[in-house]
Amino acid sequence: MKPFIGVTPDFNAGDRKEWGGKEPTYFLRARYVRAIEELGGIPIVLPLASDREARRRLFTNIHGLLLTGSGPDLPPNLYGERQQYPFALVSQRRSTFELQMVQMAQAADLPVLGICGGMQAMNVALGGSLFQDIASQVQTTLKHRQTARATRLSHAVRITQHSLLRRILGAATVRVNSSHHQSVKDVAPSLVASAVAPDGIVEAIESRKHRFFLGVQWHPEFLFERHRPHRRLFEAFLRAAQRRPAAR
Ligand SMILES: N[C@@H](CCC(=O)NCCCC(=O)O)C(=O)O
Repeated sequence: MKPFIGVTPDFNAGDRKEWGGKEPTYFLRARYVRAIEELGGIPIVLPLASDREARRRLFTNIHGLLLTGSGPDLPPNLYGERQQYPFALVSQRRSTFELQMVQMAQAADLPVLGICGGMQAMNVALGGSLFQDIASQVQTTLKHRQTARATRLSHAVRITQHSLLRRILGAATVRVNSSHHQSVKDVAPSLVASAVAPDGIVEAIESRKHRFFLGVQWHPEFLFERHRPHRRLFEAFLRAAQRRPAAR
């Protein structure tokens, strides 16, 4: 039976120029939904419920959780820092919802796939931190914000031996796209880094104690149709979600 996959949208609280401007608006790139649909899941776009009981009921009715990307950044106070650079921040509605869903998912061994900002949310939710701005804080010449379309590959990442990601992709390195200016700084205590870029920037994190708890810094939803390794990532996630017991 096809698994229900909760997909987190982005949310403009009415304080942005784009995405609905002053009108509070949910929005979500259709590629996230298409990848789940085409590879055998049923995507459920989640309302970013502020009510705890509503979150619990949403949680018990999904078989997997897909945390999507986000142009704006997670508020640095969520990982104990003062904001040092003038970048837009994710709405509190989204960050609160995602961090609580991640914590519930880890406790219940719900399969989770985080993409880009979604991976960063996983790390922060479990006590890790971020580089607030790679260009300002990390000595690197590697461009992590590619100018080419996200359907184009940008750089290689090296994948840790014996990791879930290595088992899924079946390779020691894979080429990825790249659309981020932040990255994982301190990996959360319960997670490990399972891929790094040539400059040492963390490109994937995962739990060794869960069936499928994996975040990637790149955007496989732009790549899965033409690049087999990125298709395998979604396929493995959906297989793990299929094995999730139905809601109690
Ligand atoms: N703001 C963070 C996360 C970057 C990210 O998720 N980018 C995706 C952009 C939105 C989209 O195209 O889905 C960072 O910059 O590191």
